[in-house]
Amino acid sequence: MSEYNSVADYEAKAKTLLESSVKGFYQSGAGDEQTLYLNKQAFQRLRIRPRVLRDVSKISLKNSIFSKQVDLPLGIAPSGMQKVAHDDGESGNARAVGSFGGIYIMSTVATTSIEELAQNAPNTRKWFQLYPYATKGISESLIKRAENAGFEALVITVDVPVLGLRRTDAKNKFVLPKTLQLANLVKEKTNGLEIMDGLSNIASNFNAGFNWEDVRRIVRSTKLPVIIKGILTAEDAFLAKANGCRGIIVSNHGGRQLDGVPAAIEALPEIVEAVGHSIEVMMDGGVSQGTDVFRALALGAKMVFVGRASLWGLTVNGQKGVEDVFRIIKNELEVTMALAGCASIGDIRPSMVKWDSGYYSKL
Ligand SMILES: Cc1cc2nc3c(=O)[nH]c(=O)nc-3n(C[C@H](O)[C@H](O)[C@H](O)COP(=O)(O)O)c2cc1C
Ligand SMILES: CCCCCCC(=O)C(=O)O
Repeated sequence: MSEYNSVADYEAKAKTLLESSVKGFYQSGAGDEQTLYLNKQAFQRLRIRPRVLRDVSKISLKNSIFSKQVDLPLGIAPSGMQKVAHDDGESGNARAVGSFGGIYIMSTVATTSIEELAQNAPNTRKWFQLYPYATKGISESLIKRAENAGFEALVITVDVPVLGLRRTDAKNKFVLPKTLQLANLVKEKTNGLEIMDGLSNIASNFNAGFNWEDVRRIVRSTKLPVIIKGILTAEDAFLAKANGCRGIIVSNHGGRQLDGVPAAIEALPEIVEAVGHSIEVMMDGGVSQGTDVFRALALGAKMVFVGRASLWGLTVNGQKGVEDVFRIIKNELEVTMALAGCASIGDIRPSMVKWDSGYYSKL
């Protein structure tokens, strides 16, 4: 029996291993951390309504995204600087999720380059996350490099026009260790400030003027499907669709940007209602167990992504730790589906969950 049988076990162990400013960088949120807290707490308020006496002798986790099959509707959200957790870094994380047939989203601010990752994790389905850069040509170059390296989609993160109010990182003066680099940017002509490595210096290269017209321009210029990450309202979901995006990741950046916004799982229903299944709606934020994945799928997400959960596994045991985290969540999802009467992902319907308020409203 392993020492770890939940993501919480990995989280607890990882926090004993990480140097304190890195631990702060991983675990903290913006402002008072209200949204960070809500991301997890809201899942508890969404009750599962199980059905019984259905044949659950065989459980299938297969789903499709952009008309291609995925073996598991769970992937890894982009997170920067993964070699800070463990030398296996982005490559180990990507290989781990790939071994389960899930999707890996690589961050712009990775410590491994696009080209290296493509070489190190050839069998994993990979999407590239773009932070739009202010200096002309950088975003275009990153997109071309991702296309050439076989990445299958472009994820534009839109909730960081400026860095959120990250008190913990400011207090700890979190910086990228000198032995590591932002590998994708080495070849690009940035303002050079990121060599000072503080988060606000890194973010000072981003384009705070980026808007829907820029999104349209990118949609027209790339052959990759474009996904917008960081949408929390029906209004913006409509705009994403109207501007040619093929997917949305409902996300509040793990509570790290605007504090006070809803939990991602709370925002998901209005977005699914707004765009239906005309584009792919996915989510991340606060997911750490199979019951969370089940709830998000029930509310209409096609894929669910974990951020911190994979970082805890990576910290404890590199690629093997992430594989174990995925094994745990996958098993939890299978058991949840069986106990709720769902043999396939398609059986997980909106009627299988209900907000706690629905149980008290008639009292
Ligand atoms: C340490 C860390 C670094 C992150 N870096 C990025 C990034 O580079 N790009 C991005 O779009 N989101 C980034 N995120 C946000 C994640 O993609 C994701 O939205 C969030 O972690 C989901 O919440 P969870 O950690 O509760 O699963 C980061 C999150 C963490 C915890
Ligand atoms: C926004 C400047 C880089 C921050 C590092 C990655 C990130 O997005 C995060 O949430 O942290």
